[in-house]
Amino acid sequence: MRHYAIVVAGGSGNRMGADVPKQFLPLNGRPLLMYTLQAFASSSFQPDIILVLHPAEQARWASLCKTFDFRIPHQIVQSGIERFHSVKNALSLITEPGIVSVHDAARPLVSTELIDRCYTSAAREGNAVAAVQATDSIRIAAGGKNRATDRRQVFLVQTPQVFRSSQLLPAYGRPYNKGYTDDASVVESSGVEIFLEQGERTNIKITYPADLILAEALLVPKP
Ligand SMILES: Nc1ccn([C@@H]2O[C@H](COP(=O)(O)OP(=O)(O)OP(=O)(O)O)[C@@H](O)[C@H]2O)c(=O)n1
Ligand SMILES: C[C@](O)(CO)[C@H](O)COP(=O)(O)O
Repeated sequence: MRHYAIVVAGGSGNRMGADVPKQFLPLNGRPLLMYTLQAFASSSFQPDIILVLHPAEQARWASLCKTFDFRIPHQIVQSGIERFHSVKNALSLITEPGIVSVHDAARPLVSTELIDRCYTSAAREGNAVAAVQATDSIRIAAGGKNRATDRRQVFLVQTPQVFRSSQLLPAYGRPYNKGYTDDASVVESSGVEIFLEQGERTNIKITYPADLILAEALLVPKP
């Protein structure tokens, strides 16, 4: 069975507010996108890596690869207007049936162990989506008010989100809607049940400047 890894890096990083999109920012001196790709390259499933980039950022990426002597093989595909369109563009490179992982470039701390667990579960269950349970108390807004709800019923969804191509490809044939914030929401809307895989609390999404500080702290090797 063929394995693929789509790494979406086509966003502009508005919430980070940096001069360059956040996926190119350094983590301990190395662009964070390189950590993300390295995690997939180390997978025992040896996936074909498809990297989604904005056309205006491809020269920057080529130059960074040269500077850092980054040689992990990958195919590059053009991003789209929303994350949904970026994933859809990458799916055009999937020509053989297999298991497809979609992962945010902005989650560089993902472990290869989690990636492999998601590939294994997706082969068995049809899909596997990394998620962790909420640790804060949860309140739901409704009708201008809010009420407490049972946090054991709430999962915070991460990536990797891994699917058999027979689930992912037809789901992405549907027209875009604003509720599609991730791949699980797209596939679910095609009538498929989602299997949650235990995620990792360290698998944070780099979104705001404070996340970079946290990620660098988490990267420090433990004695
Ligand atoms: N059109 C888009 C939008 C997002 N992404 C990618 O999807 C992941 C999750 O998106 P997010 O964290 O929201 O990144 P940005 O869109 O870059 O951030 P912001 O919303 O702050 O602008 C990121 O790796 C981002 O590069 C993408 O490939 N194509
Ligand atoms: C895909 C995702 O990371 C799962 O938590 C998340 O939905 C991306 O959200 P964003 O608003 O595009 O950062």
